[in-house]
Formats: sequence, C-alpha cells, structure tokens
Amino acid sequence: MKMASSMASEPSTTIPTVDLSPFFHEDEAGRKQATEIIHHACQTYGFFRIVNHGMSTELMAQAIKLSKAFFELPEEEKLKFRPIVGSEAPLPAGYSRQPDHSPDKNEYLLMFSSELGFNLLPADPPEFRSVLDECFTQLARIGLLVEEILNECMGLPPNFFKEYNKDRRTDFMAALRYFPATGVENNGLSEHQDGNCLTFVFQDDVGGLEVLKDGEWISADPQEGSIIVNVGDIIQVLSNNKFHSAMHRVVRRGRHRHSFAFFFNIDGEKWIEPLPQFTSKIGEAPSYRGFRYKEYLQLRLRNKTHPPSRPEDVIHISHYAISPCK
Ligand SMILES: O=C(O)CCC(=O)C(=O)O
Ligand SMILES: [Fe+2]
Repeated sequence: MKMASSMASEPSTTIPTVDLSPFFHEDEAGRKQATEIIHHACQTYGFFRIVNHGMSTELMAQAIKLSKAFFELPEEEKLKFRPIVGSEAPLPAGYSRQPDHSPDKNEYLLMFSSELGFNLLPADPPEFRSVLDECFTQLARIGLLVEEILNECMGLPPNFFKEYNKDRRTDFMAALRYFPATGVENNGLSEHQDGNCLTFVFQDDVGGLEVLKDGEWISADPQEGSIIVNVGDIIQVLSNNKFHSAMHRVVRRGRHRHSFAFFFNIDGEKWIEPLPQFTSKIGEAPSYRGFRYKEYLQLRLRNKTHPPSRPEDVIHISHYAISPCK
C-alpha cells in the first residue's frame, strides 16, 4: 500500500497524494494525517490525488475501456445519443462534441444519477450502463467522504456540507475523449476553474491534465487506481479565498485521451457567500458578494454559447469579488 507522503517532503513538481484507507477502519492518527494533507493541498494547490478510496481499479479500467469503445463508434451511432431538446435535465445529458470553432478539442457523454431518468446511454454492450452507474455511485460516495473531511479542515460542524446541499440531483459525470494533438495545436481543454464544489477525475495512461501552481503548470499524471480531486469555485467563496479553486487545463498528447470527471455540485437555488467562520467570526471582510448559484451557472454557460470577443469579458468567479477598500 502506498503511504501518503508527508507535506514537508512533497516535491513541488507533483500534486499531494492522500491515502484514504484510515477512513475505512479505526485509525485516528492516519485520519489526522490525511486531513492535514488535504487541508494543506486545498490552501496551496486546490488539487490532490486520493488513493485507497474504496473504488476498485478494475471498475475504473472497465469504465475507460467501455467509453473508449463507445467513442470509437461511427459518428452516426454516437449521434443517436444526442441530448433531447426540451429535456428537463440541468445540463444536456447524452453525447456531445465541442463545436469545431471551440478551442476545446474533445467529445463527451454526460450523465446524471440514473434514478433521475435523464440519461441516454447505449444498451449495448449490456454492462455499459451498469458500469457507468456504479462509477457514479462510487464517486458520489467518495464525494460525501471528502466533504466530511473538508468540514474538519475548514473547522465546520461535522455534517455541514451534507446539510448545506441535501439535494444531490445536480451532480453529474462526463466520460471524455480528447483528440490527439496536431502538429500546430494541442489544447484539449482550455485553462479554467470549475464552478462547482469538488471535481473527481480518473483517466487512462495518456496524461495531459495540468494544474497551475505559483505560475507553473504541474502535471497531474495518470497513476493507476488514483483519483484526482480539485476544489471548485463554491468552496473558494465559502472559505473566503482560504481554499483555492485550482486553475487547470488539459493538454493533448499524441493519441486519444480518455477520462471521467465527476462534478459534485450544489442545488441551483442555493445562496452562496463567504461563511461567517471565514469572515465576521475572525474579523475579516468578505471577498465576495453573495449570489444565487444558478445565476452564476447561467453566466458561465453564456461564456460557452455566446463567447465574448475579448477574453477579459469571460465571466469567472471574480465577477462576484469585492475589491478591498483602499
Ligand atoms: O478530463 C480531465 O482530466 C479534466 C476535465 C475537466 O477539468 C473538466 O471537465 O472540468
Ligand atoms: Fe475542470
């Protein structure tokens, strides 16, 4: 079993690794160590890698294999799973491909919890749906565990996040395939911060996911069985900038890359603002004004559907930032 490395010895060219096995048996010291590493990672990188999280390596490998087979189907087959116009799903569930003019060069299959009835997934091979559903269930379980750990890191009551977002209907998962780099261009997914709470990624052995730390791009290399976790904008706002929503991107390599990204989300009606624990209770001014989450999502979606001509007009979480008093 790979043990989590200590904070002091962590080389700066890699993201911190956290062993979650102490959370599956009585190991107070191990839990404390894992919590400290996550706390430090959220304050610095906004990215970390989890191992021994309880999701099997075989399940991940099977999901990658099935998604690879799906994306290799002829375009007209994949288009049979095109999102249904007028569906009530929070985002278009099904198969989509980035438009040709998009700087992002990938295609993806987006799904929600199967109970919601929004998913458009092939019935053949028969294990396709069951494997993807099982991935969803496992990642949702891991999401709850990591949120529990964050409660501790952030000095919040033990059930804070569970209570904060009881409605899990907006969590979604995407199977992604990135196209190979060309001789002139290698952008797979432009640099961005995720708008949600937490994102969980597992990937094949191609590589290309990178996180920005202190002005340098650090690679979140593929390591079999591990899951990459990144902090999203909601946690950055709640923590009043103490925890970082990591800037990350995907660089294309010489061959197709497959990954799964699971977005642990929040109900769109939720009002988001820095928590008192990070503001009034410690005598600090809030760095963001409050906003309803769905308003922010709509603005982010508009960036995609009606991209502003100037990059500086793209809406990020800084849209809600309060400039410090002079
Ligand atoms: O495919 C990946 O590794 C990352 C995907 C990602 O960052 C995203 O979809 O927001
Ligand atoms: Fe992302």
